[in-house]
Amino acid sequence: MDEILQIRNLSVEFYTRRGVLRAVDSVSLDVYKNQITAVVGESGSGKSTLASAILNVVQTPGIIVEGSEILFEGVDLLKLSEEEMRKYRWNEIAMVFQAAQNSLNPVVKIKDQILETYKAHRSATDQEIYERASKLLDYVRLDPERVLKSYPHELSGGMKQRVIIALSLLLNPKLLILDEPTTALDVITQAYIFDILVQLHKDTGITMLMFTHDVAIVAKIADRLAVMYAGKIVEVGDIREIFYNAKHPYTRGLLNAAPSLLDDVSKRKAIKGLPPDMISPPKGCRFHPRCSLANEYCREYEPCMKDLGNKHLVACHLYDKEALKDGSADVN
Ligand SMILES: Nc1ncnc2c1ncn2[C@@H]1O[C@H](COP(=O)(O)OP(=O)(O)OP(=O)(O)O)[C@@H](O)[C@H]1O
Repeated sequence: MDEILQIRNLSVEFYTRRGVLRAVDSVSLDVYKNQITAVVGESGSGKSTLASAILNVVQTPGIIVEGSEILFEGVDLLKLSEEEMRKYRWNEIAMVFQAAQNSLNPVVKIKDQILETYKAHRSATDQEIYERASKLLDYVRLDPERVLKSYPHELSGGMKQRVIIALSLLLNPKLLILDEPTTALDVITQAYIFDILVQLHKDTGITMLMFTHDVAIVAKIADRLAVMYAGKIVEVGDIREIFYNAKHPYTRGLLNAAPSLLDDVSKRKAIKGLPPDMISPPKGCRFHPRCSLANEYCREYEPCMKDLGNKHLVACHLYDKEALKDGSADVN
């Protein structure tokens, strides 16, 4: 299995009036070629910030902290000039942002937006670009003839999102990053779009990195899963390993809370408490105030990632011999 993307020690900070908010804190994550990797976490856990940092487009006033690395096929994207980075955006890595349908220019026809995007990166005749765009629109189950001559307001939210997905594939990228790709769409449309993405992955093998809060969706489509809590990745592993052998109490909580994963609705249990204020996160493990298994060690020391084998990693003192000596409960 080859890594196409290796995120190393990535931190992103926002300087706010209340203080420094570290939205992404020392995150390391491998994304393997031809796989769908999903990052799940509650709102505010840092998913969008992490997604935007990969293409070095963190929103102002966010800053990627010195020492962070984003290796794409071995090249550290954070060391590239703006000009060099442009060769990677769209061409090698394309991103579908949260509620991306709103990013279409309302006063420009879809066909002109497609031409503009293509020509900003590569040269081709209008005819060649329309042919490629038509194939892609057809692929995302839209009528190319109708859509190309439409303005965005003439299309539904789901149609616009499919236009964005087609647009993201225009230059044949190797990696597609999707940040909550179906936010603000109804449940049926969401399912339809995920169906298209799965088909796309089956047909082309394109590597995808998807950020979502929806554990149930992830269960259906991802190969690998990373769980994010309060700016940190707390567990990562192959999807079956995580679903059948989750180790982190937060991961277990997320799985227990996910509605469609359980047959018996009455057994769903929300995780008690709320995520921390990211300007002053708790000392030790950030999850400890919500964790029924937390001990003194968890309250004092931050856990680091431990490799459990089979590419399954967890950051939890319950799997740490030192911490166990201090008398914590064993979760198994
Ligand atoms: N422009 C900004 N200025 C200040 N703080 C920000 C900014 N953008 C994000 N944050 C903070 O960074 C943290 C992570 O936010 P982020 O949007 O990355 O989380 P998320 O998991 O994507 O949540 P959601 O799914 O709700 O978008 C939050 O505490 C948020 O308030």
